[in-house]
Amino acid sequence: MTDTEKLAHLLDKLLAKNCSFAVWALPGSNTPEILLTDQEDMIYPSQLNKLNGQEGFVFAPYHIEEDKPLVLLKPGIYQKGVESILSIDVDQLTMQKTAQQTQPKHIIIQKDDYLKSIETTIETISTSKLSKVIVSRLIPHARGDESLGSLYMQLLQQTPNAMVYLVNLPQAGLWMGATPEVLLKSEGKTIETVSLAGTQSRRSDSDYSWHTKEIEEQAFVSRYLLDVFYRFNIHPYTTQGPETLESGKVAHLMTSFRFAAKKLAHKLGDFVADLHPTPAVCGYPKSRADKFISKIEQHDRRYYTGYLGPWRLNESVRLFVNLRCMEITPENYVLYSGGGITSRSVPEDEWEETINKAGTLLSAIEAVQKK
Ligand SMILES: C=C(O[C@@H]1C=C(C(=O)O)C=C[C@H]1O)C(=O)O
Repeated sequence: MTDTEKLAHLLDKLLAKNCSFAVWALPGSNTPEILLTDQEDMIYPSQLNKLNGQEGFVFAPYHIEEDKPLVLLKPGIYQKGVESILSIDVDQLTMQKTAQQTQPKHIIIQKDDYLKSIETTIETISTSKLSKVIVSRLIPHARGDESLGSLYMQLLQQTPNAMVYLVNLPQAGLWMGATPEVLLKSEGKTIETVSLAGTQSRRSDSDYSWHTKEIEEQAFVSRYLLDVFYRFNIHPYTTQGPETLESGKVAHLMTSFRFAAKKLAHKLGDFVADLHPTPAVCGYPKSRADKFISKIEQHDRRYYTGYLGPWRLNESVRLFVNLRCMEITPENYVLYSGGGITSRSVPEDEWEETINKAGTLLSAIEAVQKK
């Protein structure tokens, strides 16, 4: 067995025992890390700012509610690197009882209805103070008897510049994804956040030209970040971009913002709580967009467009927005995919965009199902 096969097998064993864990690899690292936790070592804070002084792995929903809590896995067992992870003796771990969780209802919208909802969104934007809204949908794909561990390893190999993760949590469910979007990175003396939006299909020659629609929709995110910076008195800061970021089957426009970590001493949780959700996943202005989403989307976003990642683990915070992700039920992979709608959107193109974005996960699933 190769190391990749051994790791896939270990993940399958953890899932068969229903262990609570998060396994992830940071963009460009190709080094998986794992955090395994007992039920007692899981915390459900009402807000991220209640996490000051704690460390672990955060898995946060789009909106924190009783049936979708913010979860912090404390580091029961933490290992980094394939060899260290393979040294975990899974047979010694006790089997976890299945949590009393009702299966979430996944509402699937057909193409015609999706196009209509995009038309309504464009109309509302053209006649109100709303400038941008992210509308999303669910894409189901039937599960076979393929190994989820192998699927994770396939996704990891296919998407090296994303945060590739798999989590199994009693209150949140089983989720996998490969997200390119940094919400917050804090290491040493610098904090970084990113404005990422605007999408086109990935090109083999990497020669991209961007149109007004994408430039504008990414600018809404940058502008919003500056509003948040103002509230937290963050100045000076440096920016890099907009530049193109390729990930999976698509490419985006991205600007990075960096500033001194001391600006947020003891306030990191408050900052993230304020930052989320950004107009990359909600819209602009934020509260109007959020209200509109709750009316136009029939499904519950659950953990899609929430955020996840190591929180103060080894002195570092690496949070990512939960995109290009799916919830895994006994029968299905339920992929979540959306896009930013502005007055310049074309409904048919927006439909295509959701397909392209889902392509990252679907191609990994198909590769494993074909084996
Ligand atoms: C909403 C998603 O992605 C977000 C929306 C984008 C867009 O509208 O162009 C681009 C990147 C992400 O910020 C998603 O992948 O589901």
